[in-house]
Amino acid sequence: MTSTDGVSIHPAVDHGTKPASPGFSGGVLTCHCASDPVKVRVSAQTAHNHVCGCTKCWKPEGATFSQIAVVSRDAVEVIENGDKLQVVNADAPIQRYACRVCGVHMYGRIENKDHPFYGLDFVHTELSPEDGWSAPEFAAFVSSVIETGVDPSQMDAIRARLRELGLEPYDALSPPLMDAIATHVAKRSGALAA
Ligand SMILES: N[C@@H](CCC(=O)N[C@@H](CSCO)C(=O)NCC(=O)O)C(=O)O
Ligand SMILES: [Zn+2]
Ligand SMILES: [Zn+2]
Repeated sequence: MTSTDGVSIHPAVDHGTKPASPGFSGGVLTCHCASDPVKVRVSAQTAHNHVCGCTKCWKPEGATFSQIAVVSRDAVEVIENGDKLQVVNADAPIQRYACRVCGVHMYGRIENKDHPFYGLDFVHTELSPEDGWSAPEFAAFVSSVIETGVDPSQMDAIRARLRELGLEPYDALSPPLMDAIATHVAKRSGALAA
């Protein structure tokens, strides 16, 4: 049996995930700057929260995975120190707005109207002090942690720990999200009726 002792995923899930609160309607995300932090109001509950092992999503210091969820772009508003924000990579499908001082990603936005997730922004709910956000449901892009420098010999223990936490590991997104992407593509190509 694989030992999961000492396997750290992300501080928000390492001691178990917190459940969503019924009726929860959002909060304020704050970057890590000690002075003049960037603040972003998210005025709705998030969905599809997950941990992500990809190289693109922001991870807190020492974490192997990021924790990331989506919310309608209409519910995301920069309310303080937005002049500190810069886009990490303008060519990426998700344009991640990061604080140029502390490096924390405040939100990720899709500008391509043909993208399956157009209309949704990506946010890290751990940047808010409020409890009640949607709980992480699965682990995405798990094999990608190797691209961030994790020793491949650790993968059995990492996947075992994710399962212990109730976060089923996938090497892409979860099956429902992959199905949603494929459906979107099939409708655009005409393989399925729009
Ligand atoms: N192996 C690559 C995978 C990167 C990747 O495809 N990431 C996904 C998920 S991020 C949120 O779950 C994605 O949609 N990326 C688009 C983007 O980053 O703009 C790696 O690890 O880099
Ligand atoms: Zn900052
Ligand atoms: Zn990611």
